[in-house]
Amino acid sequence: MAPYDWPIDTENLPVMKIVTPRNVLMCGIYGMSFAYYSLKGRLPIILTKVIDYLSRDGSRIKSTHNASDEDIRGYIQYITKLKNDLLTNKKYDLLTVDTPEANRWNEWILSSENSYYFTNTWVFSECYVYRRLREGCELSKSLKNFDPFEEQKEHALKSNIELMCVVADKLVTMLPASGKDKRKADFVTLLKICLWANKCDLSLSMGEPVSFTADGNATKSQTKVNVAPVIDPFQMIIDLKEKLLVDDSAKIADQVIAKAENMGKAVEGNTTFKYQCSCHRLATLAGVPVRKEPPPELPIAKGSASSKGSPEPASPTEPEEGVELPKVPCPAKMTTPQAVIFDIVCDNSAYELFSDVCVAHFLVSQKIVQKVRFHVKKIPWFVSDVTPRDFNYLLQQCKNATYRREVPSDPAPEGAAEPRVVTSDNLRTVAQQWQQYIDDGTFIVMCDDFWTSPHVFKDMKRYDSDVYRKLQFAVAVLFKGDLNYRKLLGEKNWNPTTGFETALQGFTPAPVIALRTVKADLICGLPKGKYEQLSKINEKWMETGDYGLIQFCPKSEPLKAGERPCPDYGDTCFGTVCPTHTDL
Ligand SMILES: O=P(O)(O)OC[C@@]1(O)O[C@H](CO)[C@@H](O)[C@@H]1O
Repeated sequence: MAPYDWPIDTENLPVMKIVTPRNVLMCGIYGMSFAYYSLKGRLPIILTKVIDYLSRDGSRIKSTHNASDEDIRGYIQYITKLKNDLLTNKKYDLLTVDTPEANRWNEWILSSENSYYFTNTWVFSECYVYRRLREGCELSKSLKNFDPFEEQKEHALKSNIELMCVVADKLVTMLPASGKDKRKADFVTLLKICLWANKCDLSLSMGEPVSFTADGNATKSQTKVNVAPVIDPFQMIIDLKEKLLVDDSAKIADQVIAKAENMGKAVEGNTTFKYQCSCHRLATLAGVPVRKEPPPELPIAKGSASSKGSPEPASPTEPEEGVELPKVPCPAKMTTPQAVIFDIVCDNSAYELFSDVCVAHFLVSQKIVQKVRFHVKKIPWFVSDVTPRDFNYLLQQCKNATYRREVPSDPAPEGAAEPRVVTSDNLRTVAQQWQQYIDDGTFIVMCDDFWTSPHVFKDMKRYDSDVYRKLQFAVAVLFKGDLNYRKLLGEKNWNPTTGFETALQGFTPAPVIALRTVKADLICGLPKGKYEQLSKINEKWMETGDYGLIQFCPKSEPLKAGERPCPDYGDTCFGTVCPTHTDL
């Protein structure tokens, strides 16, 4: 099979008829690459579908958002121009909304070596398109909360309810305290459930609904008939064993459990609470404006920098006798987290998000960790990526699910067998617990701007040191999906046998776990000869989502006291007493 089967426009675009050379960044100029195909074929189709949706369902969208014809027309025009600019490789337009985040985007655009769709890196251009799609809503009076992919995501969730019932039935057997071996085996199983759930993304299918078939393939949804076999994702793990190209799951289970145990001891033994935070001093050192006013409602510790309104370095002091200051550590100073935390950098909503939450529930209920932070996208992203609203939607749907299906079994040798009944009873039970976890802060959903920036992760420290530092509090960070994988690898077309740690290029805020079904033509960590062997079978094997990777880098940069004030400084912290942090 040819390595590509799309027309390559070398006449009107600065494109060459070659694959991405080794060790260069992926980019639309390589006509025989998935980057070119995505920019020329997939992304314009995704934009066209949003336009179609706005035209087709305009009346409903108008009434939901109290929008006018003008709002809808304006947004359609905006997307149409965006699509044409992309297809004709125009220079990026600057964002015109005036927010700190949009201004930062403009700085990145202005300082990028190349600000054309096909000649900048694929990841920059692709992220830019989704950011612009959002800007179209921000600019409109009434579409500020409009998510063009919301319906697709909701549909994807509803059409996978049975799958979630099956997983929930098994999950409840994994939650009670269990012995070492079972605990490890269950952890490994859930990692694999979580991996294969990444087949269900709506960006690869260009918005078409996706659900599993009995053979473990993700296909466009079909109407369910009652005799359809129950899809068993646990069986899929066995069936897809050969397609799992790197499997570090056992190593992950062992090392995360061991590290979490050690961290738990350190957290328990940590009794050094400071009464006064360092942020004034750090602000001075880092050249960040220093807050002068003390908080009116807080008692001021003697000798505190803020009580003097001075940027002088403050030495930690004990409070005056009789003055009770809350004992909360300053996040900028902390070198031990306040809890054992596991982080998941989420990818797609619906069934994939459900599988992420199952892993989180298992880790908490086995007391391996005390908190799980879910990092999601603040704005609609790559069609099906999770936003806070999608997270909440999953919770509501699962809590209120009333699913029941009787599936006729194959007749037993002695006569008719009992039908299998799939119900949502356990799904509701686990989801109620999830709600509880959200309410009591065991689960935390966060949406920092960095996740919807165009930056690859090796540059995280430079562009968002706060997020990098936040990740350093985790016992491990699990990155889901293909886009996160591209960002982990710095969007570089590595030699496929390059080690995972090398490919991360120093990005080790905490041990890194990557679960990814292969949907773009870059990879690392393959055994020698594997890439060539798979390419002989199908030159486009990397674009199908049929293969999976579970990779692990145990290395992590030790958490030192920060060099800058914590992100709350200047917002709620006056450099005297830190506000309570539940997310560190
Ligand atoms: O990140 P995900 O959901 O696993 O995959 C996203 C994806 O479908 O879209 C990206 C580009 O459009 C590709 O990297 C990948 O093919």
